[in-house]
Amino acid sequence: MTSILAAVTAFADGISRRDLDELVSPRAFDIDLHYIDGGPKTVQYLLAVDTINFCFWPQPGLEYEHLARGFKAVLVLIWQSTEQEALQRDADVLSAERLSCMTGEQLQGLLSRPVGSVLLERYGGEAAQLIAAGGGSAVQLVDLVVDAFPGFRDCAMYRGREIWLLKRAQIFVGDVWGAFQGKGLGAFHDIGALTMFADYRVPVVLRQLDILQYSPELAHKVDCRVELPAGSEEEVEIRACTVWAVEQIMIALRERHGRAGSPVPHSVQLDWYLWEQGEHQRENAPPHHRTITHFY
Ligand SMILES: Nc1nc2c(c(CN[C@H]3C=C[C@H](O)[C@@H]3O)cn2[C@@H]2O[C@H](COP(=O)(O)O)[C@@H](O)[C@H]2O)c(=O)[nH]1
Repeated sequence: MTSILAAVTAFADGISRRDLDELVSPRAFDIDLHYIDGGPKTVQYLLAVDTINFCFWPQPGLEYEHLARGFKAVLVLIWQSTEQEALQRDADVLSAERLSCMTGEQLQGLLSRPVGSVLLERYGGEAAQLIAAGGGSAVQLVDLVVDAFPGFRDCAMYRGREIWLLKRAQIFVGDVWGAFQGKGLGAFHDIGALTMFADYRVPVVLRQLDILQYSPELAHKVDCRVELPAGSEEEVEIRACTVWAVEQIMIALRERHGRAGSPVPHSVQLDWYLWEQGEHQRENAPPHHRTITHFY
């Protein structure tokens, strides 16, 4: 078994200049998949998507892209449709009022309070005002999202300590940054402070790279698709080690490329790169860990 440091080094050495340019390019965010109109509707869309951006695997064949594309299709029909009747029919489908009475079981149960009612109470019903309240800080915006929406409070107790992984709160901010390419509503001076998004795909990629190494017992459970309870030590260890591993890769990339003055990605961009790798190699990859949760 390769040492973890050797695996991190090998991965960082294997990232070509071309890969790096791709990693730091605005194209790293999949704009074709998402509703992107350069204005506040994009933020409303991303908040709605990232409110239910979790746990697709129990429904065979369902994936993130179906959620993103599905919401986008509805919005294009309603918000950008040329059919006047479509606009009259439901022009405010993602408005705060509608979100506040959205009865979707996942959404309603998840947050214990509808997303829309908090948006209405605190931000005039506009996700763009939530962004503005962050004052250009990604970290401050994550805190506001966590404070406003209980379902985003991705935290577990591990041996008596609170472990805040905040996957959906951070991915919402990362998605806004990516959708606006770091400008306008997506301008955050501290985007580099966000961690990777601790989901169930990236651990598979890191395990295949020998950067994540499971004990024989854990490997057996994951490979046999045994469910790991939400908040269990094994689940928290996989997620926390995934965050740590990506930070080790970032250190190695900065050592190799930072000094030469070449642009080095943020953890968010390295996350997208690793996640896309996981999407592309899903068919022949080992199983991901299986936890029923609304956090990722
Ligand atoms: N770490 C990480 N996890 C991510 C994403 C995304 C999509 N982000 C978009 C934003 C920019 C990119 O261009 C992507 O298009 C979804 N997920 C998570 O994956 C899981 C779904 O997987 P599957 O069952 O295969 O569809 C689920 O937990 C979901 O929350 C990401 O970027 N990073």
